[in-house]
Amino acid sequence: MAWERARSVARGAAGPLSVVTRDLTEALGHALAEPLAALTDLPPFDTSAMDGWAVAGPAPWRLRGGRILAGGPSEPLSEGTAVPIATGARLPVGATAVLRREHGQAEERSGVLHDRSVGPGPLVPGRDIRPRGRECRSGEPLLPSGTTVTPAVLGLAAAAGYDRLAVHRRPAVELLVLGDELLEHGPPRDGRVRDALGPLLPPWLRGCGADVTGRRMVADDPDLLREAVRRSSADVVVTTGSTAAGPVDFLHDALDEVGARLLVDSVAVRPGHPMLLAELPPAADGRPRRLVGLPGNPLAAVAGTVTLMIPLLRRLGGHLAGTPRTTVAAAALSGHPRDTRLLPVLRTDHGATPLPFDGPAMLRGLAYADGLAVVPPGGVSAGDPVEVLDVPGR
Ligand SMILES: Nc1nc2c(c(=O)[nH]1)N[C@H]1C(S)=C(S)[C@@H](COP(=O)(O)OP(=O)(O)OC[C@H]3O[C@@H](n4cnc5c(N)ncnc54)[C@H](O)[C@@H]3O)O[C@H]1N2
Ligand code: MOO
Repeated sequence: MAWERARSVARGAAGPLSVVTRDLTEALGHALAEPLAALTDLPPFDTSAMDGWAVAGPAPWRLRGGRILAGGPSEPLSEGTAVPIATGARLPVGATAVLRREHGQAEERSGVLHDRSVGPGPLVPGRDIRPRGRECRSGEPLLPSGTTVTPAVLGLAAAAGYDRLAVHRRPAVELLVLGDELLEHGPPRDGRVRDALGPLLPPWLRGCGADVTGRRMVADDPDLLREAVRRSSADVVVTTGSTAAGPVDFLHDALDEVGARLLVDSVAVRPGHPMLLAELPPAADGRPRRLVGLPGNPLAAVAGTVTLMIPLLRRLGGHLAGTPRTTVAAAALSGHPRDTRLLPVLRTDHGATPLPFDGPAMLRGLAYADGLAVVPPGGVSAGDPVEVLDVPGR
C-alpha cells in the first residue's frame, strides 16, 4: 500500500470516541466535542485598560474622592470630574476616557486634574477603555468542535466562563513490547539489546492524546501473544516487533487466530515497511478495538507511529485533521525508487536539512531531529517543498 494511502486508511479506520465532561484541570489534550461558545461578553463590562483616572468630558477635571479598583464598586461620574482607577476596573457610568497616570497632573491643593498627554495628543473619548464585548459577544462561537485543548484553550475557556468542557474520551492504549532479546535495564550484553520503544512510545503517545493504560513485555510465545491481544480492553493495542517473517514473528498468526481483520498489511515506506493496522473483535462491552503493529527496528517503529498510530489516535480522540506542514529542502533528499522515505531532518534557516544516522535500527539521527521529512519516490531536489512530520516531543 502506498504511504499516503496507508495514512488515510488509518485516519478513516475509526470515528471519534464518546463525549465526556471534564473539569478544566482534566481537559488538557482532549478535543472539544462541541464548539466553544462564549458564556458572556468579553470583556464583560467596559474596562479601564490603564492605571490612571476615569474622566468625564474634556480636560481639566475636578478630582472626586475615592478610587475604583479591579473587582470593586464604581459610582457614576458626572461631567467635568475624574476619579483614580486601576487597570481592569469597571468603568463608572458617565466616564468618557481613561487618562494614564503618566499623562495626568493632579494639583493637590486645588483638586484639579490636567491632561499633559504629549505623545498621543490630547485625550479623545474612548482612549484606554476596553469596551464591553470587544473580543466577543455572549453566545459567539470562539473555537470549532474538534479543537485540541491546549493551555491557551484552557485559558480562553476560563475567561469565557467555563468550569467544565464537553470533550471526546481519550483513546486507551496498551503497549505490548515483543522480543525475548530485550533488556529493561543496564547495557546491552550477551547478544541482547535494550528495549528502546518502551521508554520512547508512551510519553509520545500521551502527548498525541492517548491514555496509555498499560505497557508490558510479552515473551516470544505464540500463545502468550494471542492471549495478550485477545484479552486487552484497550481501544488500541500497539505491538512492537514480530511484524516480519522471522522464526519467532508470531503477530500475523496471533491476529489470524483472534479473528482480526487486516486493514493495512505492509506499506511502501522506508523504514517501516512491515507496519500493519488491524480491526480486532470488539471488547466485552462492545467497544471497537484496533491493533497497530509497529516493526521492531526502532526508527521503523517511529515510522509506523507517524503513519498509522498518530492518525488513528487523533481521529479516535475527535481532533480536527491538522494542515500538513511544508518547508523547503535545504539539500537534495535522495529518494527510494518506489517507496516513500521518512528521513530525520533539522529545520534550519535554509530549510529541512538531512541528518546522519538515519538507519532503521538507529535513533541517533531522530534524537537530534525536529522533524521527519516525507520524501516521495524519486527524491526531492534542493529548494523544493517537502512535508515535515512531527517527531516525538515536537
Ligand atoms: N527476510 C526478511 N527479513 C526482514 C525483512 C524482510 O522484508 N524480509 N524486513 C526487515 C525490516 S524492514 C524490519 S523493520 C524488521 C521488522 O522486524 P519485526 O517487526 O519482526 O521485528 P523483530 O524481528 O522483532 O526485531 C527487529 C529488530 O529490532 C530490534 N527490536 C525489536 N524490538 C525492539 C525494541 N523494543 N527496542 C529496541 N530494539 C528492538 C530487534 O532486536 C531486531 O534487531 O525485519 C527485517 N527483516
Ligand atoms: O522497516 Mo525496516 O526498518 O525498513 O528495517
